[in-house]
Amino acid sequence: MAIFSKPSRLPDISQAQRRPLILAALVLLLLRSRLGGLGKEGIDAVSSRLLRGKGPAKKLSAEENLQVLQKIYEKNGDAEVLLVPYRDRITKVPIRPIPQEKFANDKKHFPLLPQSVQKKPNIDLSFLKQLRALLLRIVLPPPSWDGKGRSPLWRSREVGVLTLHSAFLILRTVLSILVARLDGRIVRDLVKADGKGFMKGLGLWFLLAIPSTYTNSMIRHFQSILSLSLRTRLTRYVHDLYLSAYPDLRYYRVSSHSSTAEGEHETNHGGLDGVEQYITADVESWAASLSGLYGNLLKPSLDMLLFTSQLSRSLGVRGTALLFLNYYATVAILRAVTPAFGRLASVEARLEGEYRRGMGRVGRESEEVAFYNGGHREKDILTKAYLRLIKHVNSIYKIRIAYEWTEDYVIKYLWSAAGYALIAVPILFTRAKRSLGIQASPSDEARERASRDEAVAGRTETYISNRRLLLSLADAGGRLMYAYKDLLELAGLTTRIYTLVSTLHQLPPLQTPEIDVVEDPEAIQLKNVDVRVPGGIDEDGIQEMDLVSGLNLTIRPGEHLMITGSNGVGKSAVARVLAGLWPAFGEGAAIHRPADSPVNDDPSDPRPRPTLFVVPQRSYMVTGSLLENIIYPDTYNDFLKSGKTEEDLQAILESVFLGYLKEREGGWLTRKEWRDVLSGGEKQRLGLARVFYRRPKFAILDECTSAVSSDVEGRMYESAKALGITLITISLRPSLMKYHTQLLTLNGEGTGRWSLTRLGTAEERLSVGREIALLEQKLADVEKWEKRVAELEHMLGAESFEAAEHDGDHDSVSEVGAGSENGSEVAITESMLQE
Ligand SMILES: Nc1ncnc2c1ncn2[C@@H]1O[C@H](COP(=O)(O)OP(=O)(O)OP(=O)(O)O)[C@@H](O)[C@H]1O
Repeated sequence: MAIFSKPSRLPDISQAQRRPLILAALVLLLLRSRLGGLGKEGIDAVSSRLLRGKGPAKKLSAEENLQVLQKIYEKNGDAEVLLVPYRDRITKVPIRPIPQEKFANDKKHFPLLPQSVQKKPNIDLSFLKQLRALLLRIVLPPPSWDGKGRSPLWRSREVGVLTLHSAFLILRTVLSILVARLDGRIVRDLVKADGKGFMKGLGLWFLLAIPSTYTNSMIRHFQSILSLSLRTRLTRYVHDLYLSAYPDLRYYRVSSHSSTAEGEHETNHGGLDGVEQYITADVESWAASLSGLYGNLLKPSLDMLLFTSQLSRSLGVRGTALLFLNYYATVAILRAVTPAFGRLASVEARLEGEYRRGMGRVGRESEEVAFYNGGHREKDILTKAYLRLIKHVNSIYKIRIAYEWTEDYVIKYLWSAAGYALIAVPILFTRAKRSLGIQASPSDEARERASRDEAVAGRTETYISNRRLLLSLADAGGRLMYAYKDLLELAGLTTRIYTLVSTLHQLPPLQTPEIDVVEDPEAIQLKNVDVRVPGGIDEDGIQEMDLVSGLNLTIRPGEHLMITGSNGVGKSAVARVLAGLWPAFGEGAAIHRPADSPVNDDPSDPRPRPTLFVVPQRSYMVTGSLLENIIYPDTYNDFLKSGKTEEDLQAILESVFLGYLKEREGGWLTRKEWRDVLSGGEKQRLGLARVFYRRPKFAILDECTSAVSSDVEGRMYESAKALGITLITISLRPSLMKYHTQLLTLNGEGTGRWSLTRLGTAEERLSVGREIALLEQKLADVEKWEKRVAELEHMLGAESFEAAEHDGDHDSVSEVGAGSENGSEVAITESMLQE
């Protein structure tokens, strides 16, 4: 019984294949017209349309470029058009912020992963769910897609690119089969010594080469476009989610450490390390890996399918079954030797991030490091981070040796050998069968010879075509196996991206209950607020003590508050609660913050008046021009709309004693690395200039004048008060007390005690110079008094004379927190000063 069926003769290419060839040529022509030309321009046009939705922009002069750099955005309906300078041109990128409802809908599709899955990504159900969520919620659907068919998925640009990419991948496989057949036909004609047929075959060969090579480059091109497109979609989504406004402030809270318990997530902070690595490098790698993998999976799968179907025509049922057995054996062997590439890729990305972050830190803090001459120390730290990275990468390489060796052996040699065997058996078998056949009669000899020649030519054609198909099959198999490794790596990256998105989604908004009955709606009020580090736990996993306990505070407009206390006691922490960066803890804790006023007190300024503006302890300089640094966080467009002029800005700079800056730095539009260019005091004064520009109702000044001389500081305080800004100053400088009407003293030492002192009216208040002089004088008298007491004791012979050394009235203390003794301490100082 025949094991293999007789090889069937392949149909003549000129008849059977003419139609697909014409079809392929037509598809190409169609695509060519769709793409606006096959050359670079056509591709550029597609790229630019995909990336910016418009054609190439006109060239700009240096001056125009500078103007655009200032503007950043243009308004276009409800969408904003981002102006991106690129090679003396401005590309306009329409930005439609993702609606909040979409984020609210998406939240349930991104539940947090357990720590065990985050650490050991694999190709399993969880991976498929993560990939599905990322693809169907973020990167594939059109922005308006709601999953209910109102805006179908296929209308998205990414699905369009994917379709074109897939079309070229299919075309490529079809062309490969045609090439294999043509190859067989050319050799057949050669064996038959058919010169005409041979020349015709050669002509077809060159013709077929055109779509084949073009298809190859288009596959690569669409893969890159797809990768870029996926990256852009994901980046935009993550940007919108990450750089969220109050009450989310995800960029502020996502990195903070919160919990050590496995799988447990603190309600207010994310605990995601190295978030910049996730958003930049990981998103890019994920997009590249996914688009590459699509091609690497689809094409070899198609190849396998079509080549197998082609081969099965000549191999018969049993041959095909053996072919599948071969596939199965290969997969089983390779699965057994495949290391956990997913986990390895995820660890590599994390280590890469640590090294990059370290490098970034040295770049940012280079001056501080240089002052300490700390290069050698930084080198140790960075080298350690680098060595950890390359040790890991090296171990991957070592692990790969065994895997790749097995893979090469199985794919290249075993498959090829199996292929030869599969081809050889039917040929040998057919010949053997033929040799066993009945002898031909002498009269038929000529016909017999001719038919034998024909059979040899046919067998040669079958052999050459099948051999090519089998080699391509081996190649496709190899690619599929490589794709398995890529798939594992994609699983690692997917888990990282999913972790990023889910952590961002699951951060609950910062919310503190509003006070029920507010005495003064225009006042900031805190009721029973405990201030503590969110998620702060010590080594034993126990909640850390409150920095401040049960804080009750009312700051009315015009009642300037100063917050003081020793270092690390929690002054800035109170500011964070006031500004809403940290939640207010404690039983019955509630806060009232007045709403922004719709109108500004300056009639020429149409902007609403913000309630609160904070100048933080560390000066922050934004990338951009001098002007942008003063108006931060407003944009240049906001500035234009505000009706303010450059003269107004100059006046603001004068009021913070920086009037010389514009001249010195070469104009408002000068762009510099302001962090390095300005001195510490200048940066602090620029911070105050922002307060004057925005004119908030309340301004929290967190030790933001520590590097400014006292006289300048005083004048700036007076100017701020004159603008109707209520100051909340955090400072250790007693000299600032005179500008305030309330004093909040934090006592710390783990007790959470605080005291609030009314500093009295202007007449009652003493100047700080006098306060200090008085105190010093009184301290100097102490020795004198002691001597006098001793004299009196001696004179009267009295036993003990514990006279009340200090006895002050408590009128000045309006409210005292947990530690009443601290209240009396402040009161004593007051009474002594009044004496
Ligand atoms: N994000 C954080 N994570 C952990 N601990 C924090 C965090 N922020 C502040 N702390 C801790 O909370 C305490 C209070 O910090 P805060 O910045 O309020 O101090 P401060 O009173 O303003 O000090 P200084 O006068 O030195 O500025 C400190 O012990 C600090 O270490």
